Amino acid sequence: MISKALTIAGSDSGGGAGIQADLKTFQELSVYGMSVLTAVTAQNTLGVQGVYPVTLEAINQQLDSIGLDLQPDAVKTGMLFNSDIIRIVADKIKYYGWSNLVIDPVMVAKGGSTLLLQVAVQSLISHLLPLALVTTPNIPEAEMITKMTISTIEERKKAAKIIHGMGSKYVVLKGGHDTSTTAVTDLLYDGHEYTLLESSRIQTRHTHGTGCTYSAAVTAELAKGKSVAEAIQTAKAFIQAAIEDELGIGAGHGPTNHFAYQNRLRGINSATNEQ
Ligand SMILES: Nc1ncnc2c1ncn2[C@@H]1O[C@H](COP(=O)(O)OP(=O)(O)O)[C@@H](O)[C@H]1O
Ligand SMILES: Cc1ncc(COP(=O)(O)O)c(N)n1
Repeated sequence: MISKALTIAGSDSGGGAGIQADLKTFQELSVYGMSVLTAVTAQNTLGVQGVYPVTLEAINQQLDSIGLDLQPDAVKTGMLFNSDIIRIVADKIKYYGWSNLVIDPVMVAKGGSTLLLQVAVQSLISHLLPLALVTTPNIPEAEMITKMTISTIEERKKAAKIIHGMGSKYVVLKGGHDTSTTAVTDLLYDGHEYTLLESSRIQTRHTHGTGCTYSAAVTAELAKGKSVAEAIQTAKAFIQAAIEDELGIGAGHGPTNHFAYQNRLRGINSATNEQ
């Protein structure tokens, strides 16, 4: 039977981040994708032009529609926007027993727009992090959650440990925002050991949706029954290929290439999408 994954997140009309990035990633990793929409954004590669939260009633109903018929093998959350949304999402996750849970604590879009109200950060900490199997903050998100300043690897380790202490069984503190080195280093903490996942930094402005795509790849692999360590390794390869084989779409920060990982496995040229 096919594995099924659910994303609970916002829509990006530009198709590079949010629900769209998640579903494309699920599909590329051969997992059946489902979605619960929390907000509609009017968005393109130049920025976010509008944010329209979905009503709580509509979110609740979508969660029940999935929970009562299509039990997902793994679930991820992305943009949740406010405390009320966080609370009902957390309640339903508990109610349906969705324990294979990846929390991408989306807060601010690359262009600076707010995707989670600052007053809702505490709700995320109190209601969602205790349910998480894996949490995938970037550096600014980890700073908001821990109220620390993070510049060194030691500070990253300390922050990952604090987030683990908030209830997330695994923490991946992503290193994309540290532009001080030629490498990009993600840090994994499982409560016992720290593992550094390093790759070369790709010089590009087309990184819109990297975090969404990465956490969706982790979720897809977990849905297939892979271990957290395996899922994280595949996700890193998926995002590295997606950034490297850039599509060059839009006048601003363009999307990553969701075809790239499979194209490489199938020997398809990513520039033309042909063999
Ligand atoms: N320029 C880059 N080159 C290679 N990998 C990158 C680059 N930017 C981000 N990544 C990777 O993409 C993923 C998302 O990273 P990050 O940018 O930190 O998160 P977010 O998109 O949530 O801000 C991480 O696995 C990170 O290592
Ligand atoms: C709907 C939605 N969800 C998440 C992101 C974050 O993506 P990024 O940090 O790459 O801008 C986004 N821009 N839009």
